[in-house]
Parts: sequence; C-alpha cells; structure tokens
Amino acid sequence: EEEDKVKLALVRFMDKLAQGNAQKYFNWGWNLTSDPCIDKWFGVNCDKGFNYVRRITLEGLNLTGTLDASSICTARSLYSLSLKNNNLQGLLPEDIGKCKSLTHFYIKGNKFSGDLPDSLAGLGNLIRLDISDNDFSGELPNIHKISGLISFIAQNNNLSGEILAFDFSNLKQFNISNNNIWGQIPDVKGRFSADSFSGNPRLCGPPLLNVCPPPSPPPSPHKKTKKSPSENFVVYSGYVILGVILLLFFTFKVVQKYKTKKESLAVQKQKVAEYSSSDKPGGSSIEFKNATRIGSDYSVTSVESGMTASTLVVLTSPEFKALRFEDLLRAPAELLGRGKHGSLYKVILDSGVVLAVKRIKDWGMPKEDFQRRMHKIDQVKHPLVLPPVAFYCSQQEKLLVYEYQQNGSLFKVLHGSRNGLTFDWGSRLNVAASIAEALAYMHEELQEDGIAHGNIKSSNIIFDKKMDPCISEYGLMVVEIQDQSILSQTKSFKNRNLTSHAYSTFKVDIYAFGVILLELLTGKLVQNNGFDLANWVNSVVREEWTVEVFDKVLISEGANEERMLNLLQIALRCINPSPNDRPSMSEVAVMIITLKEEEERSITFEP
Ligand SMILES: Nc1ncnc2c1ncn2[C@@H]1O[C@H](COP(=O)(O)OP(=O)(O)OP(=O)(O)O)[C@@H](O)[C@H]1O
Repeated sequence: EEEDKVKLALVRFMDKLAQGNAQKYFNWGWNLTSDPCIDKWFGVNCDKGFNYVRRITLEGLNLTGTLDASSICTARSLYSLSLKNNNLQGLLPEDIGKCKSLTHFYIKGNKFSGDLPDSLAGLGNLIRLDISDNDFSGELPNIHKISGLISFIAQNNNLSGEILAFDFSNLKQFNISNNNIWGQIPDVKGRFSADSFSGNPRLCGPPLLNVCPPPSPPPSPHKKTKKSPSENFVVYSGYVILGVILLLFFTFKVVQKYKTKKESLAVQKQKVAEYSSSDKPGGSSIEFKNATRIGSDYSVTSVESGMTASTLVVLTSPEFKALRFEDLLRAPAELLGRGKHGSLYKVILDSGVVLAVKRIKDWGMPKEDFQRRMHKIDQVKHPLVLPPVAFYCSQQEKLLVYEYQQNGSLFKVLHGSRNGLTFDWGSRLNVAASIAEALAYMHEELQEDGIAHGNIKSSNIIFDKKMDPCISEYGLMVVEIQDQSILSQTKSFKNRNLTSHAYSTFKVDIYAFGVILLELLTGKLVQNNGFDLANWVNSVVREEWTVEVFDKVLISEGANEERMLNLLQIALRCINPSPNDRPSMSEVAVMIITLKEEEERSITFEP
C-alpha cells in the first residue's frame, strides 16, 4: 500500500515537473503500471533490496514545470534529489521541509524565484545544498543551524539581507557570490577566499578587500524628540492598566496557592493514616512504619503519588546494609534530570553519604519480574557496571538507588563545556574498549535470562571516583521493540532458551553501543534539531567523504586516521539496519581491544 502511495506521488511529481508532457516521462518509464525500482524508471535509484527510492537524478533534461514538493516528499526514504540545469520555475515550496531524509539537494541552474522557504533550514540531515544560478530573492535560509552541512552553494541569485553567523569550520564548500547580501563576514578561518563572497556590494571584511565601516554610535540622548502631552498620556495610562492587571494576577495566584496547600495537606494526612493502618509484608526486607517524618519536597511528592506500605530491598553492598526507606524520604533531594523514563534525584543522607535515586514512570514490567531482575543483576558483578544499591517497588512507585558519582557522564565530557581540556583519541579509545568489555560480560552472563541494558547511551556512561567509565542503569528498561520487522528478522535465532524478543533486545544494545562509538568519533550530538547522527554518518560514508565525519579535535590532535577508520567500521557494523548482521558484543569488544593494543604499541615504539 505504501509502495502504491509512493508510486502515485512520484508520477504526480513528474507530471508537474514535465508540465503535462506525458509522452516524455512515459518513455522514461514513469507510469503507474510499472515499479520505479524493479522496472528502473529513468533517473530513479533504489536501495539494494529494491524496496525504497533513495535517489532521483533528473539533470539537464529541459524540464520546464514546477517542483511539487508535497508529492516528492511522500517518498520518505529519498536522500538525494538533483534537478540541476533544467528550466524549472516558480517557488521552492514550503513542503520541501517534509523531505526529512534529504541529505543532498541540488536545484542549480533553473528559473526558481521568490523567497526561500523557512522549512529549508528544518532539513536537519542536509549535507550538500546547491541553489545557485536561479532567481531566488529574500533572505538566506537559516542553514547555519544544520550542523552536518558541508557544502552550501547559492551564487548568482538575488538573495538579500544580512549575512548569517555561519560556522565556517564545519563547511567545506561555500559560495554566496553575486547576490545582495550585506554586513560583516564572520571569521572564515582561512578556509574561503574572496571568490565565495564577491559581487555583493554591501558585504565587507576579510577575505574581501573592502573594510567595514565603524559601527554607528548609539543615538545621543539630546536628540530625543519630546513627546506631545497626548502621547505621554497614552503611555502613562498603559502603565497604569498593566499595573492593575499584574496586581489582580498576583492576588489570584496567592488565593489559589492557599487553597491547593490546604487540599494537599488533607491528602497527605489521609495517606499517612492509610499507611499506618495497612499490613506490612514480611521477609528479609526492611519495613517502614513512621511515614510522618517525611519532610523534604521529594518525599512529599512521593507521598502524594500514593507511596503506601511497601519495602525497600537493600541488595548486597555491605556499606548500605543499614539503609532504610525513611532515610531516603527524610533526606534532602535535588532533581538532577528528568529523562524519558523518569527522574533522577541526588539524595544526601544524614550520614553524609550521597546517593542517586531513580524514580521510574510508566513501567510495563510486573513487580515480581522486576524484583527477580534486580537480584539477578546484583549477582552478576562487573567493576565497570554500577550496581544498584537498593530498590523499592510498589504498585505506584519504582525507585532505584545507586551510589552518586560526582565525575559526570560521557555525554557531559563530549558535549559539555570542556574548559580547555581535550578528550583525546587515546582516552576515547579507552572508554570504547572498557565499555565494550563490560557490556560484553553482562550480555554473556545475562543472556539466558534475556536481560540486556535496554537504554545504553552516553548519559548512562558515568565516570567513577577513579575516572573509570561505568555503565549505569543496566537492565532498568524493558526495550519496546516497535518495529515488528526486527522481531520477524530475528526469529531464525537458534538458541532455544532465548525468545526472539530477548534476542532482539541484545541487538538493540549493540546498535546503541555503535551510536556511542559514533559520538566518540564525531563529537556530535546523536539527535539535534532533526539531525540524526547515524543517518548523517551513513550518508557521508556513502559519498566517500569519510574523513569528514571525524571530530575536528581528533584531526588536529593528529590521531591515527587508520585506527579511527577501523573504529568507524566497527561502529557501522553495530548500527547495521539488519539486527542479524550486527556482531555480538563479545566480537565488538575483541575488535576494539585489538585496536587499543595497536594504539598503545604505536605510542611505545614512537621515537
Ligand atoms: N549514579 C549517578 N551519579 C551521578 N550522576 C548520575 C548517576 N546516574 C545518572 N546520572 C546523571 O544524571 C543525569 C540524569 O539522569 P537520568 O538517568 O534521569 O537521565 P537520562 O539518562 O538522560 O534519561 P533516561 O535514563 O530516563 O532515558 C544524567 O546526566 C546522568 O548522566
């Protein structure tokens, strides 16, 4: 059905492009009775599996119609569209923003006119954009927000407006010559010459020779024209009205706050009463009777959300034997973050011990399964996997207690402010090898129980006291495998003890680990304003611009390119769309450790 929809949309797109010249495109095979991929329509390229249209190239064919973006963007897997050197006219429609997968877009040498649509800047996966030799007017699109863009060519148009704050260190090709753009050119970092900017009379600063005029002084206060009495009256009465509105608003808020406080006090009292009257379950777990001592913000919310009789299960860490639920409730808590799966609090106990308490929402797992899972994870210990210290599990609330680690996460080290410190290639390779080894160990030990990590990402890799990277939150999340095709692809798995779902969750971890490798190699965020790191890397590699993916910091450090490419290859195998073709975590670990050893040898033997 989807294929038919795409086929219809493609024919419609061609109809507008060739302006009703049906004969022309009929000869090219573009008709509803055939298949664009199997029957190889002229200019259409599909993926190897022949399922998806990936590229459309219709260059120099004297097409004189318009671009029907809403039709062409129905082909959601389209990554490259080239309509260079035709005679296409009209606007570039706003709907082009729907072509979310587009990485390469070329419309050079046509007669497109009017303003460029704002949606162009929303194409977060774009790598190359060529709109040169048209009649576009209006301002430049905000393409400086597209973090993966390597090439922007827009010369010979009528574009105007002030030059944007381009970050030229990300761009390999850039040309806005022969337009009407004005203002001071940002620092081109020696990468572009005057040719990229010439022919814009009001553009100034290097690399152009014309010097920018000094900034005009702020208007002098003496020159202020006096307002007439009637103007003054209008302004002052505006202030009075605003004042009255603000006063009314605050009075309303105060009354409302007083009311909710009274109500929540009543709820608390009722919950505490329920709590003390209920029976507590027995067993080795610690029980809590005195809930009235609850004082901090965090504990109040816990009570409000219905935390009644249940138990805190303290796992095997000897230092925490004496930990009690009431210690947690009494302690001051600071919200560290609110993720997709819940919130994380930093809790400081009376004893001075600092804990990280994860409060989980929307949990699909039955209580008993969760308890079994936590005990299992506790038994399988690895020095680089942060063990849960304790957990609490009632119908309404799930809490997990870890030791607080003060040295931040891999996410922070990669994307936070680096304070002048560089996260060098050797350290990155070390983190990759350590995490791969720890994850491989956990996968092997927990394979029969089907417990994968479920949510591995750079914010879940945290540095401990010794600055060793540790995996946190192992096994907390039950992976939802939405894509049924993944499940069906993995049905052929031989291990009788493992369901296809459990097998798939391990493969999901391997994909996620591959994404962490990409983050280490590129220094880029995984998702950013529509940008998708895995897609971006795949397309750059496909275009054979591979070296462009690496973090500039690594290049300037002189990191070994061959080993970076090797690690990239491992990452690409991990993010293979077909789960069966991804290596196992043990294979990944062996490959990365070998690379790390090579790196260490090379350093030892360097003169
Ligand atoms: N034990 C810990 N000690 C110190 N900081 C931690 C600890 N565990 C996690 N963090 C940090 O606290 C922040 C919030 O963590 P949290 O797990 O709530 O968010 P998340 O991982 O982004 O989202 P989610 O896990 O819900 O998908 C993250 O930056 C994480 O690195």
